[in-house]
Amino acid sequence: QHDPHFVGNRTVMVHLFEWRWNDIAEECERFLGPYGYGGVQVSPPNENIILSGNPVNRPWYERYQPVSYKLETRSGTEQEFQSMVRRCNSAGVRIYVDAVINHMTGPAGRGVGTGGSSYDADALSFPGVPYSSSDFNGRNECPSGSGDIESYNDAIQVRNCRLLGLRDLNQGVGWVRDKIVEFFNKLTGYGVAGFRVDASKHIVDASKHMWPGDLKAIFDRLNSLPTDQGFPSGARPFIFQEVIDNGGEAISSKEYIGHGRVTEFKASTNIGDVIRKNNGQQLKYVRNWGEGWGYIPEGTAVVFVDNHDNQRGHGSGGAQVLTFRNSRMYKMATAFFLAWPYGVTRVMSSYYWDQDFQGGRDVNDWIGPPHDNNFNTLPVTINPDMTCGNGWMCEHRWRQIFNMARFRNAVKGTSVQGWWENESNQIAFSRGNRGFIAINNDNYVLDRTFSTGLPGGIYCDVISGSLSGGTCTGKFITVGNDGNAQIYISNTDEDPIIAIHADAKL
Ligand SMILES: O=C(NCCCOc1c(-c2ccc(O)c(O)c2)oc2cc(O)cc(O)c2c1=O)[C@@H]1CCCN1C(=O)/C=C/c1ccc(O)c(O)c1
Ligand SMILES: [Ca+2]
Repeated sequence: QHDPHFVGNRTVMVHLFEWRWNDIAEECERFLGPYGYGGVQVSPPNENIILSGNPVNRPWYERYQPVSYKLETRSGTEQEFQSMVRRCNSAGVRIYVDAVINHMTGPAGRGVGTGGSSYDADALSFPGVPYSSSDFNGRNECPSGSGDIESYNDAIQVRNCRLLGLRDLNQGVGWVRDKIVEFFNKLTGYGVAGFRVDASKHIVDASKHMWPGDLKAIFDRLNSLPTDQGFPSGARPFIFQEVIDNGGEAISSKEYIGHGRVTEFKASTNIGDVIRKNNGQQLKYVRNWGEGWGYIPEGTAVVFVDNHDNQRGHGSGGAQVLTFRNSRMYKMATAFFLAWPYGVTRVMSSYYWDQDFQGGRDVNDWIGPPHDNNFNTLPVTINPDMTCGNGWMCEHRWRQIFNMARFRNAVKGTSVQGWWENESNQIAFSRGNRGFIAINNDNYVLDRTFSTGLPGGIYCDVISGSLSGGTCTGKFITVGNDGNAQIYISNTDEDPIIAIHADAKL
């Protein structure tokens, strides 16, 4: 269902991509809890293949090739996972598991997974679950010649054939449903609040080609969340389904919004074009952002500026997607996403890798997380200035981003009011009487008096600084008793944004 079960007025999820369980637990207690984040999306916790190759060695996507549902991966052991969930819930931060249930591995042939389970994909043998040939889609279900997805315009192929050769589970088989339900119920038993269902576009009830019946059959069998970790009684697991739909394919994300939220990829690709001013896009056009742009209904969406796949410039997004590498534009896009009342917002937290563009594509887009010589994932170290070391980007720790998460918390439940735009790339709006933001993406100054909608007083601009120790470490914004404020944003500012809200008022 559609509720993330955030604690209190928290509103923002962080994808701690490839982090280790122990590091996530620490981050919940030392940062995410105290700074007001609502939840963490973790990498797939179930056993996956070990893809050692040359040059592609231990790529990030090996975690999207399951071997079993044992909770043993490079992120840690089952015990460490259990401890992380409990510690994060205690800190007021929910955990959402990235669930890869469309497929097992495939091209890897045979080997041993990260939890020591053997497998033989050619023989459709996964004894670690166990799954065997009757649990997979084959000639009867998949109409393509090769058995792989050959056309994304054929809905039956997209769901019943192999994605890149990955052995395609048949979620219509009782045993498969039983094992997935068992896997999900074990995780919610530990306190997990919900699931990101990977590759949902590729999952459907093989016998009925209507709304994915199998997913509903599986979700309906899930236990309610346990009341001993702060969930209300009868709380249903939060579900958000990854459906990469940029339009133009046989399958649309609307098919999936019935029993869970859905990732709205159009928002990610569109905001990149808007901030970059591609194809005549202008910031003023976001005045009707959301369903006005053809997106799925507000209450059914999960939105993000970039994700683990499209930040690599392929798969589900092109070169227009903004990432940590374009930090000024990235902060503008993130500030808008967190200020605008559309969808549940997710902040990406990445690791660094050296890009190497050849023939217009990054040949290093496979590189996995920071690691030691034995490919153990490196711990997250925290520098005195709050940034992360060891190659972790920690976008969620950037002041402009965590302060906007707090902005979103402060304005929760209010609507957009007092919209203002100039003739191109300067906008401003209020959120009820709780918040106000102005963004200047033109190449000249924004300097005018706005009716902010806020009560009179002195507010801290939460982009240039924070409210800390009873004062503003950045700009001070004075709002008169008439609600008016003089807003000046130079187009050469480090961050051409002013954002003020009720929880950052002197
Ligand atoms: O060139 C690649 N893939 C071919 C393009 C298809 O991309 C994939 C998509 C995909 C892309 C666009 C679509 O419109 C779509 O319906 C599906 O979803 C996946 C989901 C998985 O769990 C595992 C995968 O290997 C894939 C995948 O290969 C490289 C090499 C193998 C993994 N991979 C990748 O590029 C891996 C990508 C990947 C992995 C996990 C994800 O959750 C994801 O969204 C993408
Ligand atoms: Ca499938």
